[in-house]
Amino acid sequence: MAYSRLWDTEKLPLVASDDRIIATDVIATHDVPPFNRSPYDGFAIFSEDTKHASQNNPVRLKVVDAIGAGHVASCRVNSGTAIRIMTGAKIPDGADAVIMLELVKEMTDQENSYIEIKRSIKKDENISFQGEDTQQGKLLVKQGTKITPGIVAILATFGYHLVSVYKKPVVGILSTGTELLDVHEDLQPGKIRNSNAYMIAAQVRSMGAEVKLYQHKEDDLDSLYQNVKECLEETDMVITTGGVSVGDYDYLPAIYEKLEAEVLFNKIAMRPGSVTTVAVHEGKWLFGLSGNPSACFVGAELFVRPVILSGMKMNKPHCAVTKAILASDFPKANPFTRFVRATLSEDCDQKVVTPAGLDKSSSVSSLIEANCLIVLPGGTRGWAKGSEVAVLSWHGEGSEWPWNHPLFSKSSVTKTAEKQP
Ligand SMILES: Nc1nc2c(c(=O)[nH]1)N[C@H]1C(S)=C(S)[C@@H](COP(=O)(O)OP(=O)(O)OC[C@H]3O[C@@H](n4cnc5c(N)ncnc54)[C@H](O)[C@@H]3O)O[C@H]1N2
Ligand code: MOO
Ligand SMILES: [Mg+2]
Repeated sequence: MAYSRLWDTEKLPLVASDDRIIATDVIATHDVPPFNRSPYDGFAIFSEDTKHASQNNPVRLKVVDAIGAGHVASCRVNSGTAIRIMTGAKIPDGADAVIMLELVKEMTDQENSYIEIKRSIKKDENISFQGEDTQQGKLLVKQGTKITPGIVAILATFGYHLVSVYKKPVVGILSTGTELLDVHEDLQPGKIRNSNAYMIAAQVRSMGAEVKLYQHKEDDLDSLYQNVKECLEETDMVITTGGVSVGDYDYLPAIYEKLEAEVLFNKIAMRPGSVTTVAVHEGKWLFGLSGNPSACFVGAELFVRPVILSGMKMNKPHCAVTKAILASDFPKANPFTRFVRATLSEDCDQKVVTPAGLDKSSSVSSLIEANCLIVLPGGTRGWAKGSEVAVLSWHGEGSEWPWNHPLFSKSSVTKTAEKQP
């Protein structure tokens, strides 16, 4: 996309790299394991020696060395000899099999140790072969992957004491509204506490960004303009909340104009969040999210998430999309596509989704239980319980591009699914 931007990278010590997004491909620089090794505590032998071994015909081998993991044998295993070997130790030259300690009888005379074996052992039995886990040159982890504990193990295996990861972009968050109080303040007539800023901060942190929270501001064009400019200078992208609609004190549209920002869209046919505005100013993204808490939440998941994640080359930067069965009627008509906060659960192996709380864009309580958004295509007349619907979830793996899902289009709506008038 023309406006996409990759975040900078930084090198972090391996121990501090988990949960970050790796900025380089990881290719196996050597075989794993790097040498043939013993998977058991036992004896490295020459299998041919045991060809005729049985209960009645035990084979006796002279033990000529003993090695633990980390050591290499000082001599070969020749026919008639064995080397005591512990799990993880390199198979000595000449040996082609290992027999476990429990399967041999050990004995000594004045000078030597011996083992007795009462079964035949096949060539290659009990050997972990060089490269059986992974081979040199194989692409193991692609850039843009989140570093999990398993990937940490891979990085350590290949000697990455420093790991190149994407820097967390710093997201400036500025709430606007003369009615806003800080969290610690007591309610006053006509005022409410600023919940959006903290909610957005939590959302973008979970997307892998860092947050710079700005003190909320009164609706005043000149000072807000200065605040937004400052915010842009100090951060990698800016999210404002409130002040984007058509009200007397909704100054964000005028601020974009004054900044000469390129407004990509300033209304979108969706509910909630129809006022959402996205602009770019000198290569930095500006998200004008609605002041209404649920609209603000949805705007961040739909529009901010892919920008943060694709800046780290993640190949599934959007919310994950799945199908579920609607657990209750949703009688509201949808002139525009509607994103309903909802709870997704499993019932007898079937995904079931239930709208959560008050379905108004001003609602904050509906966000308590919401773990997904039901997507109801625009131009439909409400939905009946039992309908199959598409669901977007910000948990888990994400998706590459959810918007081509068949359930997102009105044509997918069946007569039975749509609520009859
Ligand atoms: N005549 C019209 N009025 C409105 C329209 C419209 O098209 N024509 N759109 C409505 C829709 S839809 C929405 S959504 C809101 C969007 O309003 P703004 O984004 O301009 O936000 P504000 O006016 O500043 O506030 C709206 C609402 O949200 C509360 N709010 C604001 N900031 C916060 C915050 N940080 N934490 C918690 N709550 C916040 C604010 O008090 C208002 O109640 O406009 C409709 N109006
Ligand atoms: O723009 Mo809204 O649709 O109430 O959030
Ligand atoms: Mg407004």
